[in-house]
Amino acid sequence: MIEARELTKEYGGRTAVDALTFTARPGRVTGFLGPNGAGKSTTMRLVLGLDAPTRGSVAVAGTRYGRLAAPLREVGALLDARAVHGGRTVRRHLLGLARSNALPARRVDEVLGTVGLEAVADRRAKGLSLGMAQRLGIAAALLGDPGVLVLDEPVNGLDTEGIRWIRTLLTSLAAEGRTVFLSSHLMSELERTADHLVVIGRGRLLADTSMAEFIDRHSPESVLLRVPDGETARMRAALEALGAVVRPEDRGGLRVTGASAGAVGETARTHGLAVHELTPRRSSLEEIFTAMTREDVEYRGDAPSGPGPDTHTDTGRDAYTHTGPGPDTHAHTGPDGGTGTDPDGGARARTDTRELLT
Ligand SMILES: Nc1ncnc2c1ncn2[C@@H]1O[C@H](COP(=O)(O)OP(=O)(O)OP(=O)(O)O)[C@@H](O)[C@H]1O
Repeated sequence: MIEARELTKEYGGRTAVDALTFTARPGRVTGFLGPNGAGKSTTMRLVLGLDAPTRGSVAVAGTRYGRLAAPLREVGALLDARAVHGGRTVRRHLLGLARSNALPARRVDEVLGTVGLEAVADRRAKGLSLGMAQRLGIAAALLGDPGVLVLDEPVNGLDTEGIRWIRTLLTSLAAEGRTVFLSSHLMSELERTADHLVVIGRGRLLADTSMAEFIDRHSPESVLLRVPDGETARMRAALEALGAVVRPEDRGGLRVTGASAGAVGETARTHGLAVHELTPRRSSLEEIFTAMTREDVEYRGDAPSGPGPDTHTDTGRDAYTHTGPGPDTHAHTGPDGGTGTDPDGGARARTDTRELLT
């Protein structure tokens, strides 16, 4: 369980996390969503005791992270897959972690099997692809067989097979009763994987709800309707007479809101009109999230962004600039929990990560 209560973090005069209260419970995958700069990484660092809150608190596995007697056995984390000593082999990296946390060496082989890295166990970390590095980060997070997992963008860099693999892994880890807390910019993937959502914008809580409820509550029911070309105008008029809103879809057909699929079908029958397609449709997580956080996007590109399934909130990724106060002191944290400060500025590292997002 992760329990944040009025969790607040200020950097200089700037509030990165603003009185956040939420709970990530065992037995489910909780997706952590927010536009760039919303405060997700900061929140995760606070959860992992890598930063101290200005106000409020966050408990993980029942206490403050710093008070955990054997942290790796309680909480596994992946914040930055590349924060691994490049000269070490995959196996030696994991063995080092196991030793320093008094974990049996056999766990190394077990987690290598879980993440499918046995074949590259003797390869140096710097030679790993991003997808492999993500798997190594997940292996490290799983090493202590923890009840809580905190994963920042674990899907980043994985191919289709890898994405499917991680979906199955996270779902089964939650089914075993673990708390899985993850951020991802891949909305469609998060929609399939997460049972619960915590959404933030500019550090503030926007939603803490089940995925199903979130989509139900924010998605007006609509219907995609296709009728023969010559009957479009009559159909439209009949539906508008019922009070429905009808607009043409970009890819052909009509989008009807304010009338159920049943009512649309009945209307067609009453007027003797043919129907070629009648599909009830809910908004996707991405569409809802885009609309909800439009005001909260800290970094935005110049490209116009309209609603629709192809729109991605993360419009700022190509134009990402660090505007935080003073020199950048972003902590880069590896799966071993070690932190370092990027002397070059976190902005560059973060831009690189953004470029890898799809
Ligand atoms: N160490 C720091 N010093 C100063 N400002 C910081 C620091 N860490 C984060 N910030 C600022 O806090 C805000 C939240 O940043 P954070 O990295 O937590 O957002 P995020 O939601 O993880 O964003 P992204 O999706 O781009 O990774 C931003 O305005 C950021 O510039």
